[in-house]
Amino acid sequence: MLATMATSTARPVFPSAVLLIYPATLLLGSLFSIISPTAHRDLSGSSPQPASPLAPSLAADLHLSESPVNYFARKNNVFNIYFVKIGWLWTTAAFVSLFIFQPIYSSSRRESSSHQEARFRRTLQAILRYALTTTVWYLATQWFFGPAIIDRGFVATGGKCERALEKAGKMAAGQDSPTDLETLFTAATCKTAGGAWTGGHDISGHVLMLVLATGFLAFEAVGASAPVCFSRFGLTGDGGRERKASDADNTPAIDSTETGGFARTWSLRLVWGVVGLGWWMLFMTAIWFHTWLEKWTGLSIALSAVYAIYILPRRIAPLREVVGLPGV
Ligand SMILES: CCCCCCCC/C=C\CCCCCCCC(=O)SCCNC(=O)CCNC(=O)[C@H](O)C(C)(C)COP(=O)(O)O
Ligand SMILES: Nc1ncnc2c1ncn2[C@@H]1O[C@H](COP(=O)(O)O)[C@@H](OP(=O)(O)O)[C@H]1O
Repeated sequence: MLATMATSTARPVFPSAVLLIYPATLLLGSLFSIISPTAHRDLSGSSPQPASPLAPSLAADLHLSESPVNYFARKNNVFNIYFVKIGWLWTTAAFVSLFIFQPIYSSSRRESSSHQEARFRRTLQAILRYALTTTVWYLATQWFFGPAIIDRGFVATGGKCERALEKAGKMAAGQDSPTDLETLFTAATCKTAGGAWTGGHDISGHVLMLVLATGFLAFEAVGASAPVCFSRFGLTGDGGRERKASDADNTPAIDSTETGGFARTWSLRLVWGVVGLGWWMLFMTAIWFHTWLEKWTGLSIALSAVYAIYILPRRIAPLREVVGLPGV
């Protein structure tokens, strides 16, 4: 649904229908993996792979031979290692750059105390949205009172670390301690120990993190740069009229100095660069890795979080009071 309607306190500028881009990307990727001759060539590679993309996968990757033809089908591709694997660091850096360089958060203009108050509130709410998004990422992929939600889900659905069984055998024979065994109950520790994380429903951490990070950054960037867009394009319609009517009071002056403009532009480029590359890597995951279901569960968790943090507050005033709306 298009959510461009505005209320006096909420002025959404990003239609919620834009979120459909994510399921569309997964669909397109899955379709590509079915019809692409390259994907099929990989599929017919020497190593045995799960036959159906609907079946639980071994180590979560589909279509892959020992050395995949497509560069992006390799786990050690440079974008996976230096971008996705430290994706929250990039997300945090991009968000911080918005914070430092977008005038909506950091105006050098002298302001009345009510404007200062509004800016302070806007800043706190942006930090809160970051904290909420980070918490979802952290609990789902890093830690949830022990192993992360993804890992717990995997074990709960029958997954295990192959090496863990070996260890259990050794433990029973008194050759290993229980602490060693516990360390094999997360995907990361299992793989590090040379084990195979296999058998259960392995929600795609890549899909989850990439959707969450790109959704978060896109909403924040559109919000932070909205005053610039509105003044530059002279937007008309309800949202535009309302924005213009209150611009004089609420919109921070755009820093017209060359340095301010340069930094502002580059912070937005950084954010949209991270969003663009994030979308591309999501597309690659959709083509080369995981089963359908594992990708869709990752997507559902991330989209639910983005929806709750960015779309629901448009309709629910008490929620909007707390988390705010980007750019308002
Ligand atoms: C009710 C209790 C609430 C407790 C809530 C705790 C909330 C904690 C909140 C914040 C924790 C601190 C987080 C600070 C983040 C800022 C600094 C960083 O950016 S962290 C360092 C960078 N690390 C990453 O970016 C890792 C990203 N990678 C992944 O998440 C995974 O590799 C993957 C999910 C992308 C894939 O996983 P894989 O196992 O398949 O490779
Ligand atoms: N776009 C991508 N590019 C490269 N590797 C990817 C990828 N998407 C997923 N993978 C790899 O597929 C495995 C499962 O990912 P996830 O569960 O996070 O979606 C991970 O392997 P490793 O854990 O062996 O690195 C991950 O690195």
